[in-house]
Amino acid sequence: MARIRLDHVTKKYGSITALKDVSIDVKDNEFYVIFGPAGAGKTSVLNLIAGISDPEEGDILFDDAYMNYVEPRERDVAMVFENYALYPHKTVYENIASSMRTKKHRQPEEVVDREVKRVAAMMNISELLERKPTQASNGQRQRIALGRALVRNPNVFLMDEPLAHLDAKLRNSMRKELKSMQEAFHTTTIYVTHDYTEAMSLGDRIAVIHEGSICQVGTGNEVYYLPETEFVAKLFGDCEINILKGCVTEEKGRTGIRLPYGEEVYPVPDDVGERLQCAGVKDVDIGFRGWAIDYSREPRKGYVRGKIYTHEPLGNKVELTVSLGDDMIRFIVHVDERFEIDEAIYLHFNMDKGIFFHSETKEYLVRHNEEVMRGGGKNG
Ligand SMILES: Nc1ncnc2c1ncn2[C@@H]1O[C@H](COP(=O)(O)OP(=O)(O)OP(=O)(O)O)[C@@H](O)[C@H]1O
Repeated sequence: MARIRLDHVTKKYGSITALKDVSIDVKDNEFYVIFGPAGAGKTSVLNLIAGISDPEEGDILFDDAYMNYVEPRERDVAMVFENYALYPHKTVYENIASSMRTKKHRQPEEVVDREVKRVAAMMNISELLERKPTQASNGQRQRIALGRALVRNPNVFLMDEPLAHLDAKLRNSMRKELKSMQEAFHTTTIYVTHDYTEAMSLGDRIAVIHEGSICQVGTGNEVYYLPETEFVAKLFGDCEINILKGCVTEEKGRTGIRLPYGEEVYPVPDDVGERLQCAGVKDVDIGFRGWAIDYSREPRKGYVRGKIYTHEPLGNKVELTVSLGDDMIRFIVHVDERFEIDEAIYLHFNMDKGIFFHSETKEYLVRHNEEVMRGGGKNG
């Protein structure tokens, strides 16, 4: 158990700067997800914490102890990778027991036996203990690897995309197991993924990383409903958030938005209007998630006419792409809805559900009911 901190850390590989002035503060017992696209620097963070590599600048702290240049074996971290690195010639029992038979972590054999059996029962692999890892399925092998890490009771678990190899169904059930396992074991866990659903469902908090810098740290609700930048907004969601160009208008003391598809002025809620006026911006980018767009097959007041560009069936739902002016708008409709390419469709953008960004800096400005969102509620 430990609080884990990176304080203004820079990591370079030759001329490549993999991490730039990165600070993170992971609370004791927290399930902390590091999320970002390929090459963002996620694994580099884990390697620094594990002691596999050292930073050029900045400090690594476990509780209040400085860990820079402390040998990996002295840090007492347990790593679980995407490839499970089990010993193929040893039984599952011996694999799990191996982490309690090392020089540093050696336990009496009766403790080893008790712990292996306890963890195996918890991970639902008791019946596999006498088998070799090759006689187990992918999902079972993953649980064996986790079990081996668990018996150690380390300072921190470091998990690098541990579910990436599993099929979708198993990934789902392993996600649930991982979360309940962490709750049961009370161990700080730092978990790397590039899968946003995994990040949202597992993380107490999520650190979004891009090109070696942390863009935002927050709960799943915060990064989804209150993204600090358009970049973060685009990383989360079933289909990528739609970003529309809007022009702020002011008429008879009411703030509104004009979209580039006609003369209609869409009123904005008072809290949004006040913030836009305070910021003194004329042009905004407005993010609409797919579920925040209403549509009609008939013309309606306040709806703008678009044309179906593509419809992509995704099992129990369909992703529609609608061409509207110069934009392509994506959203999800029910699988029973049938559309023809080029068919007319009418869209409505409810400003209560838009996320407003500065058109130049692409930074977050405001959204309706911000405080409710911050508190974890979903209200549009
Ligand atoms: N040993 C190395 N030598 C040179 N460059 C490296 C080395 N390891 C990583 N890098 C570079 O550092 C950057 C960050 O890499 P890192 O593996 O931390 O990213 P990541 O977010 O884990 O990526 P992925 O999701 O693809 O595994 C990348 O540009 C990568 O090419």
